Amino acid sequence: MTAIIGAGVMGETLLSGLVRAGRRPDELVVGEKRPERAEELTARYGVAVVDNVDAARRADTVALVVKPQDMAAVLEQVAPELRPGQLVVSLAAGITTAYVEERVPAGVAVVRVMPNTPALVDQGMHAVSGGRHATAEHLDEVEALLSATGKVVRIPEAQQDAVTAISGSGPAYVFFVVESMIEAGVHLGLPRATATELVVQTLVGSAAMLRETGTHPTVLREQVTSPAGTTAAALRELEIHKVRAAFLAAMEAARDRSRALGA
Ligand SMILES: NC(=O)C1=CN([C@@H]2O[C@H](COP(=O)(O)OP(=O)(O)OC[C@H]3O[C@@H](n4cnc5c(N)ncnc54)[C@H](OP(=O)(O)O)[C@@H]3O)[C@@H](O)[C@H]2O)C=CC1
Ligand SMILES: O=C(O)[C@@H]1CCC=N1
Repeated sequence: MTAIIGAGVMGETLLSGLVRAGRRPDELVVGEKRPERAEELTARYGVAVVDNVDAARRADTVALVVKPQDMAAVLEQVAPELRPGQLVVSLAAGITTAYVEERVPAGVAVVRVMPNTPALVDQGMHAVSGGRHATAEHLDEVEALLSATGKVVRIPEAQQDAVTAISGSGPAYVFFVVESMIEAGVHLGLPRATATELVVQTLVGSAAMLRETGTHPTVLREQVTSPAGTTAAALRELEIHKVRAAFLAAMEAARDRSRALGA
């Protein structure tokens, strides 16, 4: 039995992925406090929605998908139900395995995961790190849980804040670029629907090129950039506006925020 405590954006993404991957609804249980949200989840996925204590008692694996700021309260609530042999998986930004281990009974295995929302379309990027009591079998179990909804990499926990800044928050940066390009298209006189179709297909096509050719992004960019052409004119503006430096500063800020959330 797997429990998912916190069924917001990411909790529901995990839940829907498990259901799509063929996990039976009676092998899943959700901990959620709002009755109307509970009804919605039961109607949509056929899962039982119970209180957190009950969810933790019933499950072998407990996935915690609440906000980092709610993690201490939820751990305090469920810790009396946890026992060695159970596995706790935290998907929260910044929360270290040590933070969870300090708040659960000794010997409970803890695994930290940084997922991302493209898991909703089975294109997620999940990074996994084991805590002090996590064995290779625990990591295999978490990998099996997540691999249905995307790619899984195992990383040293020291890299988790950087990973959060890159792939955890990453979809938001990509959507921000997409929004900006669509707005630019509208400024240039294109109908919004046309601009949207052009930008979305350009993104999907470019992503497919990166994956399928394995060619370095610099080379792919150079292939588009004709001498003294349109792309060179655009890229010069991006450099003048320090977009590359802005990306670095943005991701440093995300990394620092992840660290602060777990402090
Ligand atoms: N969104 C994303 O792209 C990513 C999120 N994450 C991580 O996932 C976690 C959740 O984020 P996200 O889904 O975006 O946030 P949401 O706010 O959408 O989801 C959090 C959920 O937790 C619920 N919740 C809060 N307190 C409790 C409680 N005591 N018991 C049960 N449920 C509770 C909230 O319910 P209510 O609304 O009723 O308060 C809400 O449904 C965070 O830790 C975040 O760092 C990680 C990677 C990516
Ligand atoms: O913004 C956040 O804090 C969460 C973690 C990574 C993506 N969303």
